[in-house]
Amino acid sequence: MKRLIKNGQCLVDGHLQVRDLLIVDGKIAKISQHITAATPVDQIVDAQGLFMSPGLVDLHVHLREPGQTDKETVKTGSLAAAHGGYTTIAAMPNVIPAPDTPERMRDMLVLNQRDGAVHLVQYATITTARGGDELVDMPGLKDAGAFAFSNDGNGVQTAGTMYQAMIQAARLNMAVVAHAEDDSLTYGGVMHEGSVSKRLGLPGIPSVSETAQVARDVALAAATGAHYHVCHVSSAATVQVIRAAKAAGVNVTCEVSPHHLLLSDEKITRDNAMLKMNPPLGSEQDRQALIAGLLDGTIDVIATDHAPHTDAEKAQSMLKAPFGITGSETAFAMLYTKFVKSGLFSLAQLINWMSVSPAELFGLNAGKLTEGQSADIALFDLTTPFTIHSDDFLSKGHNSPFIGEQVLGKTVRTIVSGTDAYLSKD
Ligand SMILES: NC(=O)N[C@@H](CC(=O)O)C(=O)O
Ligand SMILES: [Zn+2]
Ligand SMILES: [Zn+2]
Repeated sequence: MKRLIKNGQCLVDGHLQVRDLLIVDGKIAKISQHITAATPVDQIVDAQGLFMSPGLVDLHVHLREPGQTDKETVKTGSLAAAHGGYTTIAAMPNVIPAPDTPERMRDMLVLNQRDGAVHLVQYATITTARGGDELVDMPGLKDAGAFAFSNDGNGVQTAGTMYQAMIQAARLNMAVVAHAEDDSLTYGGVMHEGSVSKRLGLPGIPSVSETAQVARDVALAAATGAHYHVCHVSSAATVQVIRAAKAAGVNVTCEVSPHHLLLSDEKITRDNAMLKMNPPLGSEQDRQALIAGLLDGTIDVIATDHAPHTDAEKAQSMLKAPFGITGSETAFAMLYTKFVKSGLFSLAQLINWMSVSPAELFGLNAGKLTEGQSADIALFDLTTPFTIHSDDFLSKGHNSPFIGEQVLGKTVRTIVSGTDAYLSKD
């Protein structure tokens, strides 16, 4: 199978340049200014005027299968990712049952392989059923094919448990990917604790619940040498702890979500749970610190934390609805429109945070358009405005605060191993 993509706009040394790209048997066979097919190709894709990007890489998605297939499935979640331009995603293990044994991991990988529309890697848990202090069989889970270890959805509450997990992870050369949240500091809150939570009369979550656990874990990473990756960093103080740890040479990396970069708690009202997620949206000062953290290299990647819930669940108030919003299908367009068009980020920086850097940090074979590489490619239209409609979502979740936004950066086509995983209707 041969496909030739003609006249795409590629990032070359940070600038857009027109390129042709030849795909043979799922791999990039050639990329250059002008390719004339010597032997006939099966298909020519016209990418005139489109941005041709390495497929995006999302280190943090929730696919809900097995256990909560009313919210999402491997199929719908991975199609949603493809719709967002993602070609590689990492699935969190807060499914039921959780992949916390080698056998369950193997079952999970069979399901992912069968139904995944994009390349899919799978987190194992750190502890049994993501709770308590019983460590999983980390070597067994690595052998079974785990991508890394995470208890996402909850923090690891006991320092000694995290310490033992990191000792083993370091030995196995695997990352510990942490949702940092000290349960003794959250007080049953539903949003960031601050002036807005006080004005709304909603119980607040002090941001120190995140920062304190990251500070603890940075010390444990320093002591063990493990690769410690912090999920969805949300506060200025946490950014500062990670900045200092990096300066001290600790093997720490971290991610920020699109929503924490785009929104702050000032937009929250009591009756709209589309702004309810964990960690909660911080203050405007937190948001500015996250942007500064990306720009100075403290924050390494942008990951969506795509967290679908049913319409009925999210129709409830801030007090009652579950935490989490979707992100796969809106991330690129929202970030491109709000940050690249405004001149705050360059397109090359955005692609670095959404594709190049996550692939590099976790040794994924992705994030570049080079000869010999798997043909994982996203074509985006950067010039035609469109409105985000929930009808267009392929996710089962419609819990996005970005519905109704006018944006640029529509995904036109997403190619995974040379084959279309998403193709726009218009
Ligand atoms: N982010 C969220 O608010 N929710 C996530 C869990 C998580 O990422 O911690 C979920 O699984 O729904
Ligand atoms: Zn989390
Ligand atoms: Zn998550």
